[in-house]
Amino acid sequence: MNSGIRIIEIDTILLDVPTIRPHALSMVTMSGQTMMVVRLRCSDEVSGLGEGTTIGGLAYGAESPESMKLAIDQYIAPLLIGADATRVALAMDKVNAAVKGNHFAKCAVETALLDAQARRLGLPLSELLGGRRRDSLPVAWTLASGDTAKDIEEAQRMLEARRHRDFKLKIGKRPVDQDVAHVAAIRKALPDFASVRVDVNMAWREREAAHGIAALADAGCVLVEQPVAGVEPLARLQAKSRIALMADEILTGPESALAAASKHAGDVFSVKIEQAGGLFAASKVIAVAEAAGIAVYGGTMLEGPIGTIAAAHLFAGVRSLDWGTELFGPLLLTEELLTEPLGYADFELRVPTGPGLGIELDDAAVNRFRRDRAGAPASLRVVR
Ligand SMILES: O=C(O)C[C@H]1C=CC(=O)O1
Ligand SMILES: [Mn+2]
Repeated sequence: MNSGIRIIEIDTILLDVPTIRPHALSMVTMSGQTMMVVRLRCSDEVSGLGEGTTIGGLAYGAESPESMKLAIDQYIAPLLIGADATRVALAMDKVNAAVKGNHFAKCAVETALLDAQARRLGLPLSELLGGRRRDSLPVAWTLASGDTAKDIEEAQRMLEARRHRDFKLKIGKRPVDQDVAHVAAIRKALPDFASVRVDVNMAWREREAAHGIAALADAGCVLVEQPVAGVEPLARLQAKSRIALMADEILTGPESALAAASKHAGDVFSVKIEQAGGLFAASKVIAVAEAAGIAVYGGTMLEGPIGTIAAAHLFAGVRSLDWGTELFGPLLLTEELLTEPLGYADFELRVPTGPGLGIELDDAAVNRFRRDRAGAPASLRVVR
């Protein structure tokens, strides 16, 4: 049966917002974040929001905000205009049949469709994704100023404000022993109830990873994320590691999750809605992890508020989130983009309870940061 409710417009814009400090990863140092925002409008006057965001242009993955916008404007939107807005899975089948890859762009569109459909039904998105098990999520913070003393001071401020007590350190750029010393100094400076984890973003070779992981375990680090590239090396390292390893970059959807799970490439999977190809695909990654006895962690692509809250609605329903989440992306931005700020308190993020995503964009803020605004500096055309 056709609902008669059609998708009538899919608009994409790029928002460039500075970060509160440089964010140094093994492959890039960010000074701003670009969010590709999707605004979808339907014939019943219901609309939906979606977001596609990555890290450092093309430094993290194969899609940039600009390529996501182009994929949607040129290829995905024309397929969907006129389609039944209430059949989200069918709409995405149509997209998947005609467009290969482009997981981040697809995630943004699927999120907007789901936001609209949940608003239409008057339900929080979490209810459409299977129902929630929790109303708030533990949120880790990433220390990545590039300076040990500054990182310690930042962690102490987060602890005092009761905003974060789990800290992920970005390492892999410096020699292993220097990185281990950096982690050990931070671990030593923080109270026992705080946890210290690291993300290497695949920067190590297997041999140095074996040495690095053992030294990190000695230093009190409890989790090492994606120390190397590839399923087999990660599985071999996990087999001989005293502490948990977490897969991230190798998880690009349910099929890759199955390949990683069958080799036990990590005790933990970082689930990212964009990397997986959308909320439906990410829930399948979660199902694979659960079936394999692998823990689920709520990962981020440092999205702004829309992508962050979309992921929060999914993670609200996960059976067990032993390692919590890292849904702090909006806190890395200098600007508030919502009419009502997100609820970060007591080390957790509250999952909104209103219909759909349960958030509204502040149009004035959008107009201040959209790349195509009159008078925007030409330097913004260069990917940061
Ligand atoms: O996990 C990543 O690789 C990306 C990201 C998540 C937190 C952060 O600081 O960077
Ligand atoms: Mn990672």
